[in-house]
Amino acid sequence: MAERLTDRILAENADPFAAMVNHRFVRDIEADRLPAAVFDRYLLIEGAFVETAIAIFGYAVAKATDMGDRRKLIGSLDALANEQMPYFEAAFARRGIAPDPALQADPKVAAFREGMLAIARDGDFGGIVTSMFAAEWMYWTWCSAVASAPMSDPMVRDWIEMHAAPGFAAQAHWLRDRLDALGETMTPAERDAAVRTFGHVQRLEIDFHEAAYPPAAISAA
Ligand SMILES: Cc1ncc(C[n+]2csc(CCO)c2C)c(N)n1
Repeated sequence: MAERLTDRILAENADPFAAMVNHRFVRDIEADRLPAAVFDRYLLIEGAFVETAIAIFGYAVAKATDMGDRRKLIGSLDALANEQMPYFEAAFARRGIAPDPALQADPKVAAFREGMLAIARDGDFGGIVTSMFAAEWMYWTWCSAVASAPMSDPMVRDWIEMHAAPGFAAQAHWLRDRLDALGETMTPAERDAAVRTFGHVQRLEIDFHEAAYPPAAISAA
């Protein structure tokens, strides 16, 4: 039997994937020492990313040719707009934080937003599934790995539990299975491109999570 495309993708991107799932953001959550100010910044950039994800899934619905894919993606869109967005609206109110345009303009945050959007806008359906697989498989991997650690901030705990939960695991596995099926009819060049896209997304994710840390103050001393 031919090699599954996602087995190859994960094997050839083992380094950037490991770098992301071992990011200091992950390590700080696992050790229950993530500064509240970092999680506040994270929620602000992450909430904005959910809006970007709505646009990405919109492109995917438009570019899909299979009605089963379209139904699944429309379900994800509904969850993003009607479950995820309210989570952020409530989180901002509870923590007394508000969207900050300067933070969204941070080059690392902008690179992630624009890079993910470019794949969806300029790429084909397989490219979009690859980028969503990259983002969701990575989240499911690290969140399920740290889910048993004690977390003092209930909002951090909720966030991790959401991405270790069976529903999110099922969505990540759906993307993996869908990409393997698409891979069977891809040309070798398209499969190579999928391998590169996955690595590109991990690198964008690493910078995105770095941007949650406030820049170090420059000491005059
Ligand atoms: C920065 C960042 N990267 C990946 C995910 C994982 N994730 C969870 S829901 C979703 C999109 C819709 O399914 C994605 C990509 C995230 N939350 N934030």
